[in-house]
Amino acid sequence: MAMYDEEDFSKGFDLTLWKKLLKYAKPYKSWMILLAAILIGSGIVDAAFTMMSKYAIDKFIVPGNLEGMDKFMLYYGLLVILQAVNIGMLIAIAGKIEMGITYDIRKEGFKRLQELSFSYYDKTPVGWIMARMNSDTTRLGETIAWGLVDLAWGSAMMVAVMVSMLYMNWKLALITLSVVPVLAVLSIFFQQKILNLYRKVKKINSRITGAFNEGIMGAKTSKVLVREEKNLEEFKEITGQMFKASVKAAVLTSIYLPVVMALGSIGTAFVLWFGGDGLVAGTLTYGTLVAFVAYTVQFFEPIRELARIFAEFQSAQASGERVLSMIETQPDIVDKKEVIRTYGDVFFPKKENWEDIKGNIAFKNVSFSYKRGEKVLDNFNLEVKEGETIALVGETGSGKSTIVNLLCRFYEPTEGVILIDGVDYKERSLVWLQSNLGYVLQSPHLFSGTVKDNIRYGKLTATDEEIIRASKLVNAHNFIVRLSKGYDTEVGEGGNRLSTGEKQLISFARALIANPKIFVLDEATSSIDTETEKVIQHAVERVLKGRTSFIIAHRLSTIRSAGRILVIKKGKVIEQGNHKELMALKGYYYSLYTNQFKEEMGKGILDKIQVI
Ligand SMILES: Nc1ncnc2c1ncn2[C@@H]1O[C@H](COP(=O)(O)OP(=O)(O)OP(=O)(O)O)[C@@H](O)[C@H]1O
Repeated sequence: MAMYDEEDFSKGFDLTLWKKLLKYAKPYKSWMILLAAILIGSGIVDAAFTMMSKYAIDKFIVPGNLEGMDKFMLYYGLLVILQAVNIGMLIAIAGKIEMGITYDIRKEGFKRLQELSFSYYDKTPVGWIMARMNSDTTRLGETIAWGLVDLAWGSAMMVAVMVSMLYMNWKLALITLSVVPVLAVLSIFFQQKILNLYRKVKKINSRITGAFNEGIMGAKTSKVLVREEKNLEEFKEITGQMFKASVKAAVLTSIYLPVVMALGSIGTAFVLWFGGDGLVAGTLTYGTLVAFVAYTVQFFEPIRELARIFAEFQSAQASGERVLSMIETQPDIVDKKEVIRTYGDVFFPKKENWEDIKGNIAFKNVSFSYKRGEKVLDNFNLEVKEGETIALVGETGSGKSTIVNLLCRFYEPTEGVILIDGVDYKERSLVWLQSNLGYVLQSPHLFSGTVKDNIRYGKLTATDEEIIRASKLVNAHNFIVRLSKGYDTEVGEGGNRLSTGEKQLISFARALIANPKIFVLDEATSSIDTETEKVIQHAVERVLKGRTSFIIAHRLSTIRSAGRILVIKKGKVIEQGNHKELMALKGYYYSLYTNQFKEEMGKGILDKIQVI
C-alpha cells in the first residue's frame, strides 16, 4: 500500500493562516457580531445568577424575612427566560455559521479540484483528498463557529466572575485566584504535549483513509491476488500506531483533567478557609461566602474549557493548513491571461480565440517528462491533416497515451509546441480545445444517473430525439431499449450496472452528440466478445467520420482500415504507413501483428496470413 505522508506543518499559532481562514467567516460577519453580543450577555447573566443567590441568602434566608421575595422571584424568573432565549438563539446562529462555513470551504475545494491538472492527481491519493474535503472541512466549520462561541462565552464569563469577586471582596478574590497562574502553566505544558500527539494521530489517520480507499477500490484485485492477509497486516500496523498515539494522548488527558479539578478544589478550599475566618470575624456575609464558592467553580470551568478550545484551534489550524494547501494549489495548466475574459470568478475564452477548429494538428519537436529527467517523449514530430485517422500502436509503456494526453492538453509539452490549425494551443483557451474534443476511454466513466443523462452530458441542450438518434447511429439503441427502464435506466455509480462494452457504446453516443472536431479513442484492451466487437467497430467508424481522430489500438485487427498507423517505441515513431505498407515492410509492426495474430488464432493459422 503506497502511502502519501502528510506534510509537517508549523506548530505555533499561525496568524496569517487564520486571517485566510477567517475569510470564510466574513459572509457571516453580522451573524457573528450578533452571536458575540448574545454570548457576552449570557456570560454576564450566568455571573448575575450567582450574585442573585448571594442577595437572596443575605436578604431573605439568613434574616428569615421573606418580604419582597415574590418580586425577587419574578426577576429571577425573567433572567431564566432571558438565558433560555439566549442559549436557543446562540445554538441556532452558531449552527448556521458552522454549516455555512463548511459548505463554502467544500465548494471552494471542489471547484479547485475540478481546475487542477492531471499531474496533481498523479501525486495526490484520492484518500488524502477525501480526508481534506470531509473531516478537515467539518473540523474547520465546527471550530470557527463553536470554538469562537466557547471562547467568547468563556472569556465573558471569566471577566464577569472576576469583576464580581473583586467587587464583593478583593482580598478573598486575590487569594482564590492565586491558583490561576499555576493552572495556566500546567495547561500550556499538557496541552502542547496532547496536541502534538493529536497531530500524530491526524497524520496517521490520513494514511488510514488512504489505505481504506486503496482497500475498497482494489477489493477485487486483493481477492484475486489473495492479498487480504498482507493488506490486513499492513492495516493493523498503521492502526496500531494510531492506537498507541491515541492512548498516550488519553493518558495525558487523564492526568491533566484531574490536576485542573484539584486546583479548582484548592481554590474552593481557600475560599472556605479564608472566607470561613471572615464569616466568624463578621467581615463576610453567608451570601458572599456561598457566591465565592459558586464563582470559583464558574471561574475554573471556562479555564478548563479554554485549554480544550485552544487545543481545538490548534488542531483546526492543522486542518486549515491542509485544506488551504489544496485550495491554494495552482493548476499546472492554465489559460494565458490574454485568451480569457472574466465575469466575477468565471472565465470565458475571448471571442477572437473561439474560431471553429478544423482539426489540423502538428507536434513540433515535442519532448515531455512526467518526472524531471525521465523523458517519455523526446523530440517527437507529427503532422495530422483535418479528418485523418491516426492509429497509435506500440508495446505497453511506449508513450501512446502520453501523446494523446498532450494533444488533449491534460499535460503540456516540456519542450516544443503543439499546433492546432497552425496556432500553438497555449495561445487558445483550454475550454476552446476541450469542448472540441471527444475522448472515449478504455474503461469509460459514466456518472450516476440514467442512460439518457449520461448521453446528454455530451451536449446539455440535446433533445430526447437527438439522444435516440445518436444512440442508433452507434448501435447502442438496441441494447438500451432492452434495459429494464430503457433510456431511463439508472447506470449505477461509475456505470457499474453495465458491461464494459455497453459503457463504451454509451460513451460513443455521448461523444457523437457533442460533435467534436477531434476524437480520441483508447480502445478497450479487455477481450470483448466478437459480436460486441463488431458492434463497437461499426460505432467507431460512424464516430470517426469527418473528424481528426486518434485511436490507441490494442487489438491490431481493428485498425487495419486506419488512414495512417504510427508505430511507437520508447516515445518515437519508428514506422508509419497504412496496414498494407507496414506489413510489406516486415518490420516491427509486422512482428507485433503476427505475434498478436498467433496468440489470437493459434500457431497453425499463421501460414494463412497474407499481406493484403
Ligand atoms: N502519470 C504518470 N506519471 C509518471 N509516469 C507516467 C505517468 N503516465 C505514464 N507514465 C510513464 O510514461 C511512459 C509512457 O506511458 P504511456 O501511458 O504513455 O504508455 P502507453 O504506450 O500508453 O502504454 P499502455 O499501452 O500500457 O497504455 C511509461 O514509462 C509510464 O510508466
